[in-house]
Amino acid sequence: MEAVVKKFPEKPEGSDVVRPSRAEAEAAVETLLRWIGEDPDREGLKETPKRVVKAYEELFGGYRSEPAEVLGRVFEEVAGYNDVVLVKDIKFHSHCEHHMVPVIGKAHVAYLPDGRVLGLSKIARLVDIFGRRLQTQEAMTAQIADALMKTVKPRGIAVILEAEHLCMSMRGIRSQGSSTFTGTYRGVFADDAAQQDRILRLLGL
Ligand SMILES: Nc1nc2c(ncn2[C@@H]2O[C@H](COP(=O)(O)OP(=O)(O)OP(=O)(O)O)[C@@H](O)[C@H]2O)c(=O)[nH]1
Ligand SMILES: [Zn+2]
Repeated sequence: MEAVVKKFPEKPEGSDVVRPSRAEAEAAVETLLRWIGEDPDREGLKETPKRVVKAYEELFGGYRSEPAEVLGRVFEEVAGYNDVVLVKDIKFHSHCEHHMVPVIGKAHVAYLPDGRVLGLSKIARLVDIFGRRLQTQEAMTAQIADALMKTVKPRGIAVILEAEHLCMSMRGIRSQGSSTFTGTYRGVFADDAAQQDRILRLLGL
């Protein structure tokens, strides 16, 4: 998926934190290499701080994308279709905000249009943007729903995420193979249990 290339924001939203230079970021990686017991000057690691910073630009590129811009193109014409649109199994990679360790999962997004539909790829782009930021799975679920509610203004939204948190399997409790489900429902999906059940049935959940 090609990214909308923009500079990283100089400051996180609502914060006074000043973004360090690239050289400072690379020096921080070098410090961590020394901290784990490595020699950053050995041949194989010489370029590693540069590579890590470059990889971070991509892995955390979600800070450079505006969800509203990505969702900008909404089709006003529904051409006779006014029922549920469900995009399931949108694979995503993210990092938890507690350990910055990968979270690997799938998102399922359903909405009931109200005269406006969205290009299907835009939903996957939205999941990708929030996945490339640090947050909890709960927050990511709510962020996807909020962005869609704001832009598409549908009658209802259901967002369900299932993910494996590697901070639970590679470290800490080292519990293998568990997944976490989160779901949020807005509009008719929040008000009408039958509509909510319909989505869960379509997903086989
Ligand atoms: N609710 C929620 N918790 C998360 C998510 N990602 C990671 N965590 C949890 O965040 C918690 C952080 O707990 P702390 O006790 O502060 O940190 P810790 O000592 O590293 O915790 P352990 O993982 O239990 O070793 C852990 O229980 C993680 O499993 C998430 O998306 N949502
Ligand atoms: Zn974690």
